[in-house]
Amino acid sequence: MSNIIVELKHVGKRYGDTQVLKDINIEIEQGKFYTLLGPSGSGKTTILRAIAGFLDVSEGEVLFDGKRINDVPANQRKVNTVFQDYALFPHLNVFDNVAFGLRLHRMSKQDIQTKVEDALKMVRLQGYADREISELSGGQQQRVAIARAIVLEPQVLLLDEPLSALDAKLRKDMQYELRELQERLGITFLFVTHDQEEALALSDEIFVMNDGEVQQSGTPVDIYDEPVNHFVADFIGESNIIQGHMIKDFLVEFNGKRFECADAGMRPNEPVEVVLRPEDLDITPANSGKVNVEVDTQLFRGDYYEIVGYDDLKNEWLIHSTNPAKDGETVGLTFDPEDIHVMRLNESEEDFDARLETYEGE
Ligand SMILES: Nc1ncnc2c1ncn2[C@@H]1O[C@H](COP(=O)(O)OP(=O)(O)OP(=O)(O)O)[C@@H](O)[C@H]1O
Repeated sequence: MSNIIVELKHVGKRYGDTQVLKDINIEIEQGKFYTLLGPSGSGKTTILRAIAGFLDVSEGEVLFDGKRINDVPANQRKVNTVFQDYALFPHLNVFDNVAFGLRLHRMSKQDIQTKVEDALKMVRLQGYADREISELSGGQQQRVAIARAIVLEPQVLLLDEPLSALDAKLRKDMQYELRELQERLGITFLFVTHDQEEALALSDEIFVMNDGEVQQSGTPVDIYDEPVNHFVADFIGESNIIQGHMIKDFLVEFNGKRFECADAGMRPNEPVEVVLRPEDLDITPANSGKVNVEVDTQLFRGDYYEIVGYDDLKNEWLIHSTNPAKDGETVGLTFDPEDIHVMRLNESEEDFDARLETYEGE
Protein backbone atom coordinates (compact mmCIF):
# COMPACT_ATOMS: atom_id res chain seq x y z
CA MET A 1 0.00 0.00 0.00
CA SER A 2 1.18 3.48 -0.83
CA ASN A 3 2.53 5.58 1.98
CA ILE A 4 1.72 8.81 0.16
CA ILE A 5 -0.73 11.00 2.04
CA VAL A 6 -0.70 14.20 -0.06
CA GLU A 7 0.08 14.51 -3.73
CA LEU A 8 0.06 17.48 -6.10
CA LYS A 9 -0.12 16.56 -9.78
CA HIS A 10 0.66 19.22 -12.38
CA VAL A 11 -0.73 21.91 -10.09
CA GLY A 12 -0.73 25.48 -11.39
CA LYS A 13 -2.14 28.69 -9.96
CA ARG A 14 -2.83 31.89 -11.87
CA TYR A 15 -3.95 35.29 -10.64
CA GLY A 16 -5.05 37.11 -13.80
CA ASP A 17 -2.09 36.88 -16.16
CA THR A 18 0.39 35.98 -13.44
CA GLN A 19 1.29 32.33 -13.07
CA VAL A 20 2.39 31.96 -9.43
CA LEU A 21 2.63 28.15 -9.42
CA LYS A 22 3.85 26.22 -12.47
CA ASP A 23 3.40 22.48 -12.93
CA ILE A 24 3.98 21.51 -9.30
CA ASN A 25 4.41 17.77 -8.77
CA ILE A 26 5.08 16.71 -5.23
CA GLU A 27 4.50 13.58 -3.18
CA ILE A 28 4.32 13.67 0.61
CA GLU A 29 4.62 10.47 2.61
CA GLN A 30 3.04 9.76 5.94
CA GLY A 31 4.97 10.51 9.12
CA LYS A 32 7.81 12.61 7.70
CA PHE A 33 8.97 16.20 8.14
CA TYR A 34 8.86 18.08 4.84
CA THR A 35 9.89 21.66 4.15
CA LEU A 36 9.01 24.06 1.38
CA LEU A 37 12.03 26.34 1.17
CA GLY A 38 12.41 29.35 -1.08
CA PRO A 39 12.71 33.13 -1.22
CA SER A 40 9.81 35.48 -0.62
CA GLY A 41 7.19 35.24 -3.37
CA SER A 42 8.35 31.83 -4.65
CA GLY A 43 4.94 30.23 -4.03
CA LYS A 44 5.42 28.36 -0.74
CA THR A 45 2.32 29.71 1.00
CA THR A 46 0.28 29.23 -2.16
CA ILE A 47 1.09 25.50 -2.08
CA LEU A 48 0.08 25.27 1.60
CA ARG A 49 -3.18 27.07 0.86
CA ALA A 50 -3.91 24.73 -2.05
CA ILE A 51 -3.48 21.72 0.25
CA ALA A 52 -5.46 23.31 3.11
CA GLY A 53 -8.29 24.23 0.73
CA PHE A 54 -8.05 28.00 1.17
CA LEU A 55 -7.69 28.53 -2.57
CA ASP A 56 -8.74 26.84 -5.81
CA VAL A 57 -5.92 25.71 -8.06
CA SER A 58 -6.08 26.78 -11.71
CA GLU A 59 -4.69 23.54 -13.07
CA GLY A 60 -3.93 20.03 -11.87
CA GLU A 61 -5.04 17.84 -9.02
CA VAL A 62 -4.63 17.84 -5.26
CA LEU A 63 -4.91 14.33 -3.81
CA PHE A 64 -5.28 13.27 -0.18
CA ASP A 65 -4.82 9.60 0.59
CA GLY A 66 -5.17 8.89 -3.14
CA LYS A 67 -8.47 10.77 -3.54
CA ARG A 68 -8.93 14.01 -5.46
CA ILE A 69 -9.83 16.80 -3.02
CA ASN A 70 -9.88 19.84 -5.34
CA ASP A 71 -13.54 20.38 -4.52
CA VAL A 72 -13.50 19.36 -0.83
CA PRO A 73 -14.02 22.42 1.43
CA ALA A 74 -11.22 23.39 3.83
CA ASN A 75 -13.12 22.35 6.96
CA GLN A 76 -13.57 18.82 5.64
CA ARG A 77 -9.88 18.22 4.85
CA LYS A 78 -7.82 16.22 7.33
CA VAL A 79 -5.17 18.88 7.57
CA ASN A 80 -4.61 21.74 9.98
CA THR A 81 -2.60 24.90 9.63
CA VAL A 82 -0.39 26.79 12.07
CA PHE A 83 -0.11 30.34 10.78
CA GLN A 84 2.84 32.71 10.89
CA ASP A 85 1.05 35.11 13.25
CA TYR A 86 -0.47 32.17 15.25
CA ALA A 87 -4.00 33.60 14.74
CA LEU A 88 -4.93 32.90 18.38
CA PHE A 89 -8.15 34.31 19.83
CA PRO A 90 -6.95 37.09 22.17
CA HIS A 91 -10.18 37.17 24.21
CA LEU A 92 -10.03 33.45 25.05
CA ASN A 93 -7.64 31.86 27.53
CA VAL A 94 -5.22 29.06 26.62
CA PHE A 95 -7.70 26.26 27.36
CA ASP A 96 -10.48 27.82 25.31
CA ASN A 97 -8.16 28.54 22.39
CA VAL A 98 -7.11 24.90 22.24
CA ALA A 99 -10.68 23.64 22.85
CA PHE A 100 -12.19 25.84 20.13
CA GLY A 101 -12.09 23.30 17.27
CA LEU A 102 -13.23 20.44 19.52
CA ARG A 103 -16.31 22.44 20.60
CA LEU A 104 -17.16 23.02 16.93
CA HIS A 105 -17.15 19.23 16.59
CA ARG A 106 -19.63 19.01 19.50
CA MET A 107 -17.46 16.79 21.64
CA SER A 108 -18.41 15.98 25.24
CA LYS A 109 -17.06 18.18 28.06
CA GLN A 110 -15.06 15.32 29.51
CA ASP A 111 -13.46 14.42 26.17
CA ILE A 112 -12.60 18.05 25.53
CA GLN A 113 -10.96 18.30 28.97
CA THR A 114 -8.83 15.20 28.35
CA LYS A 115 -7.83 16.13 24.81
CA VAL A 116 -6.89 19.71 25.67
CA GLU A 117 -4.83 18.54 28.65
CA ASP A 118 -3.04 16.00 26.44
CA ALA A 119 -2.34 18.58 23.75
CA LEU A 120 -0.98 21.09 26.30
CA LYS A 121 1.22 18.38 27.76
CA MET A 122 2.49 17.54 24.30
CA VAL A 123 3.71 21.13 23.80
CA ARG A 124 4.94 21.37 27.41
CA LEU A 125 2.34 23.89 28.58
CA GLN A 126 0.78 21.89 31.44
CA GLY A 127 -0.46 24.32 34.06
CA TYR A 128 -1.03 27.15 31.55
CA ALA A 129 -4.68 26.34 30.76
CA ASP A 130 -6.12 29.34 32.62
CA ARG A 131 -3.59 31.90 31.35
CA GLU A 132 -4.68 34.73 29.08
CA ILE A 133 -2.95 34.84 25.68
CA SER A 134 -1.57 38.31 26.49
CA GLU A 135 0.26 36.80 29.49
CA LEU A 136 2.31 34.45 27.33
CA SER A 137 5.70 34.89 25.67
CA GLY A 138 6.05 34.55 21.88
CA GLY A 139 7.33 30.98 22.19
CA GLN A 140 4.45 30.02 24.48
CA GLN A 141 1.90 31.54 22.10
CA GLN A 142 3.52 29.58 19.33
CA ARG A 143 3.05 26.39 21.33
CA VAL A 144 -0.62 27.20 22.00
CA ALA A 145 -1.08 27.58 18.23
CA ILE A 146 0.49 24.17 17.70
CA ALA A 147 -1.59 22.60 20.49
CA ARG A 148 -4.74 24.04 18.93
CA ALA A 149 -3.78 22.46 15.60
CA ILE A 150 -2.75 19.02 16.88
CA VAL A 151 -5.69 18.59 19.28
CA LEU A 152 -7.86 17.82 16.25
CA GLU A 153 -5.50 14.97 15.35
CA PRO A 154 -4.92 15.96 11.72
CA GLN A 155 -3.00 13.53 9.53
CA VAL A 156 -1.05 16.43 8.12
CA LEU A 157 0.03 19.61 9.88
CA LEU A 158 0.83 22.61 7.68
CA LEU A 159 3.14 25.16 9.31
CA ASP A 160 3.55 28.54 7.58
CA GLU A 161 6.76 30.18 8.84
CA PRO A 162 5.69 29.48 12.43
CA LEU A 163 9.01 30.53 13.95
CA SER A 164 9.58 33.79 12.10
CA ALA A 165 8.30 36.04 14.90
CA LEU A 166 10.68 34.59 17.50
CA ASP A 167 14.11 35.88 18.46
CA ALA A 168 17.16 33.87 17.36
CA LYS A 169 17.67 31.93 20.61
CA LEU A 170 14.02 30.99 21.09
CA ARG A 171 13.78 30.12 17.42
CA LYS A 172 16.57 27.59 17.82
CA ASP A 173 14.94 26.07 20.92
CA MET A 174 11.62 25.81 19.10
CA GLN A 175 13.33 24.10 16.14
CA TYR A 176 14.41 21.29 18.46
CA GLU A 177 10.94 21.14 19.98
CA LEU A 178 9.19 21.03 16.62
CA ARG A 179 11.38 18.22 15.34
CA GLU A 180 10.91 16.27 18.56
CA LEU A 181 7.15 16.88 18.51
CA GLN A 182 6.86 15.65 14.93
CA GLU A 183 8.72 12.47 15.83
CA ARG A 184 6.56 11.92 18.93
CA LEU A 185 3.26 12.55 17.14
CA GLY A 186 4.31 10.64 14.04
CA ILE A 187 2.13 12.85 11.83
CA THR A 188 3.28 14.50 8.63
CA PHE A 189 4.58 18.05 8.92
CA LEU A 190 4.77 20.34 5.91
CA PHE A 191 6.75 23.34 7.04
CA VAL A 192 7.32 26.60 5.16
CA THR A 193 10.44 28.68 5.63
CA HIS A 194 12.79 30.94 3.68
CA ASP A 195 15.59 30.10 6.16
CA GLN A 196 17.84 27.50 4.58
CA GLU A 197 19.62 26.58 7.82
CA GLU A 198 16.28 25.89 9.46
CA ALA A 199 15.22 23.72 6.53
CA LEU A 200 18.47 21.74 6.54
CA ALA A 201 18.29 21.16 10.30
CA LEU A 202 14.64 20.08 10.55
CA SER A 203 13.63 18.24 7.43
CA ASP A 204 13.54 14.68 6.20
CA GLU A 205 12.91 16.11 2.74
CA ILE A 206 13.06 19.60 1.25
CA PHE A 207 11.36 21.10 -1.79
CA VAL A 208 13.42 24.06 -2.96
CA MET A 209 11.13 26.62 -4.64
CA ASN A 210 11.89 29.54 -6.90
CA ASP A 211 9.55 31.57 -9.06
CA GLY A 212 6.57 29.23 -8.69
CA GLU A 213 8.52 26.07 -9.50
CA VAL A 214 10.11 23.28 -7.49
CA GLN A 215 13.78 23.53 -8.39
CA GLN A 216 14.90 20.42 -6.53
CA SER A 217 13.57 17.97 -3.97
CA GLY A 218 15.50 15.60 -1.77
CA THR A 219 17.10 15.06 1.61
CA PRO A 220 19.03 17.97 3.12
CA VAL A 221 22.32 16.17 2.45
CA ASP A 222 21.44 15.49 -1.22
CA ILE A 223 20.44 19.07 -1.81
CA TYR A 224 23.49 20.48 -0.08
CA ASP A 225 25.99 18.10 -1.71
CA GLU A 226 24.42 17.78 -5.14
CA PRO A 227 22.55 20.97 -6.07
CA VAL A 228 21.04 20.66 -9.55
CA ASN A 229 21.50 24.26 -10.63
CA HIS A 230 22.95 27.69 -9.87
CA PHE A 231 19.89 28.83 -7.91
CA VAL A 232 19.94 25.87 -5.51
CA ALA A 233 23.74 25.96 -5.08
CA ASP A 234 23.57 29.66 -4.28
CA PHE A 235 20.45 29.57 -2.07
CA ILE A 236 21.41 26.56 0.07
CA GLY A 237 24.54 27.17 2.09
CA GLU A 238 27.40 29.25 0.78
CA SER A 239 29.29 28.37 -2.35
CA ASN A 240 31.87 29.34 -4.89
CA ILE A 241 30.34 28.93 -8.35
CA ILE A 242 32.89 29.05 -11.16
CA GLN A 243 32.38 28.83 -14.93
CA GLY A 244 34.25 25.97 -16.59
CA HIS A 245 34.26 23.21 -19.21
CA MET A 246 33.93 19.47 -18.85
CA ILE A 247 36.91 17.93 -20.65
CA LYS A 248 35.71 14.34 -20.32
CA ASP A 249 34.15 12.17 -17.61
CA PHE A 250 35.77 12.92 -14.23
CA LEU A 251 37.93 15.76 -15.60
CA VAL A 252 36.85 19.41 -15.54
CA GLU A 253 38.64 22.62 -16.51
CA PHE A 254 38.30 25.95 -14.76
CA ASN A 255 40.65 28.84 -14.02
CA GLY A 256 42.70 27.66 -16.99
CA LYS A 257 43.57 24.35 -15.30
CA ARG A 258 42.25 20.80 -15.37
CA PHE A 259 41.02 19.11 -12.19
CA GLU A 260 39.93 15.58 -11.40
CA CYS A 261 36.34 15.48 -10.20
CA ALA A 262 33.63 12.96 -9.32
CA ASP A 263 31.15 13.96 -12.06
CA ALA A 264 30.39 12.41 -15.42
CA GLY A 265 27.84 12.10 -18.18
CA MET A 266 28.38 15.47 -19.92
CA ARG A 267 29.40 16.10 -23.54
CA PRO A 268 33.14 16.66 -24.15
CA ASN A 269 33.98 20.34 -23.78
CA GLU A 270 30.46 21.17 -22.53
CA PRO A 271 30.27 24.49 -20.61
CA VAL A 272 29.46 23.84 -16.95
CA GLU A 273 29.34 25.51 -13.55
CA VAL A 274 31.57 24.20 -10.80
CA VAL A 275 30.55 24.41 -7.13
CA LEU A 276 33.10 24.40 -4.33
CA ARG A 277 31.85 24.88 -0.77
CA PRO A 278 33.92 27.30 1.37
CA GLU A 279 34.42 24.70 4.12
CA ASP A 280 35.95 22.25 1.62
CA LEU A 281 38.81 24.62 0.79
CA ASP A 282 42.07 24.40 2.72
CA ILE A 283 44.71 27.07 2.79
CA THR A 284 48.35 26.22 1.96
CA PRO A 285 51.40 28.38 1.19
CA ALA A 286 51.31 30.26 -2.14
CA ASN A 287 52.01 28.09 -5.23
CA SER A 288 51.61 24.84 -3.28
CA GLY A 289 47.83 24.54 -3.82
CA LYS A 290 45.58 24.13 -6.85
CA VAL A 291 44.64 27.81 -7.12
CA ASN A 292 46.37 30.94 -5.80
CA VAL A 293 44.27 33.67 -4.24
CA GLU A 294 45.15 37.04 -2.80
CA VAL A 295 43.41 37.58 0.54
CA ASP A 296 41.18 40.65 0.49
CA THR A 297 39.21 40.50 3.75
CA GLN A 298 38.92 38.22 6.75
CA LEU A 299 36.28 37.97 9.46
CA PHE A 300 36.55 35.88 12.63
CA ARG A 301 33.31 33.89 12.96
CA GLY A 302 34.03 32.10 16.25
CA ASP A 303 34.65 28.57 14.99
CA TYR A 304 36.27 29.58 11.68
CA TYR A 305 37.74 32.49 9.71
CA GLU A 306 35.69 33.69 6.78
CA ILE A 307 38.19 34.76 4.15
CA VAL A 308 37.46 36.45 0.84
CA GLY A 309 40.18 36.44 -1.81
CA TYR A 310 40.65 36.87 -5.57
CA ASP A 311 42.45 34.59 -8.02
CA ASP A 312 44.57 35.74 -11.01
CA LEU A 313 41.44 35.93 -13.18
CA LYS A 314 39.77 38.20 -10.58
CA ASN A 315 37.25 35.51 -9.54
CA GLU A 316 36.11 35.92 -5.94
CA TRP A 317 36.69 32.99 -3.56
CA LEU A 318 34.99 32.48 -0.20
CA ILE A 319 36.96 30.29 2.20
CA HIS A 320 36.07 29.00 5.66
CA SER A 321 39.34 28.19 7.36
CA THR A 322 40.25 27.22 10.89
CA ASN A 323 43.57 29.03 10.34
CA PRO A 324 43.79 32.77 9.82
CA ALA A 325 45.47 34.42 6.83
CA LYS A 326 46.90 37.93 6.41
CA ASP A 327 45.26 40.68 4.40
CA GLY A 328 47.03 41.09 1.06
CA GLU A 329 48.85 37.75 1.42
CA THR A 330 48.79 35.27 -1.48
CA VAL A 331 47.80 31.78 -0.38
CA GLY A 332 47.21 28.49 -2.17
CA LEU A 333 43.90 26.61 -2.02
CA THR A 334 43.59 22.85 -2.01
CA PHE A 335 40.49 20.70 -2.39
CA ASP A 336 39.74 17.07 -3.14
CA PRO A 337 38.17 15.76 -6.36
CA GLU A 338 35.04 14.74 -4.38
CA ASP A 339 34.63 18.32 -3.17
CA ILE A 340 34.13 19.55 -6.73
CA HIS A 341 30.49 19.43 -7.84
CA VAL A 342 29.90 20.02 -11.54
CA MET A 343 26.51 21.28 -12.80
CA ARG A 344 25.25 21.30 -16.38
CA LEU A 345 23.65 24.53 -17.49
CA ASN A 346 19.81 24.36 -17.47
CA GLU A 347 19.61 20.69 -16.57
CA SER A 348 16.23 19.58 -15.23
CA GLU A 349 16.04 17.69 -11.95
CA GLU A 350 14.82 14.55 -13.77
CA ASP A 351 17.76 14.61 -16.21
CA PHE A 352 20.16 15.32 -13.35
CA ASP A 353 18.84 12.34 -11.35
CA ALA A 354 18.99 10.06 -14.39
CA ARG A 355 22.56 11.11 -15.18
CA LEU A 356 23.65 10.59 -11.57
CA GLU A 357 22.26 7.07 -11.59
CA THR A 358 24.37 6.14 -14.59
CA TYR A 359 27.66 6.69 -12.80
CA GLU A 360 26.97 6.71 -9.05
CA GLY A 361 26.49 3.84 -6.65
CA GLU A 362 28.57 1.38 -8.66
N1 LIG B 1 -4.41 36.92 -3.92
C1 LIG B 1 -3.37 37.14 -4.72
N2 LIG B 1 -3.48 37.86 -5.85
C2 LIG B 1 -2.43 38.08 -6.68
N3 LIG B 1 -1.19 37.59 -6.46
C3 LIG B 1 -1.00 36.86 -5.37
C4 LIG B 1 -2.06 36.58 -4.43
N4 LIG B 1 -1.55 35.81 -3.43
C5 LIG B 1 -0.25 35.63 -3.71
N5 LIG B 1 0.09 36.24 -4.88
C6 LIG B 1 1.43 36.24 -5.50
O1 LIG B 1 1.84 34.92 -5.66
C7 LIG B 1 3.26 34.80 -5.49
C8 LIG B 1 3.56 33.70 -4.49
O2 LIG B 1 3.12 34.10 -3.21
P1 LIG B 1 3.32 33.20 -1.91
O3 LIG B 1 2.68 33.89 -0.77
O4 LIG B 1 2.91 31.81 -2.19
O5 LIG B 1 4.90 33.26 -1.76
P2 LIG B 1 5.80 32.77 -0.55
O6 LIG B 1 6.90 31.97 -1.16
O7 LIG B 1 4.98 32.10 0.48
O8 LIG B 1 6.37 34.13 -0.04
P3 LIG B 1 6.64 34.68 1.49
O9 LIG B 1 7.85 33.94 1.97
O10 LIG B 1 6.91 36.13 1.26
O11 LIG B 1 5.40 34.41 2.28
C9 LIG B 1 3.75 36.17 -5.07
O12 LIG B 1 4.33 36.80 -6.18
C10 LIG B 1 2.48 36.88 -4.63
O13 LIG B 1 2.58 38.26 -4.87
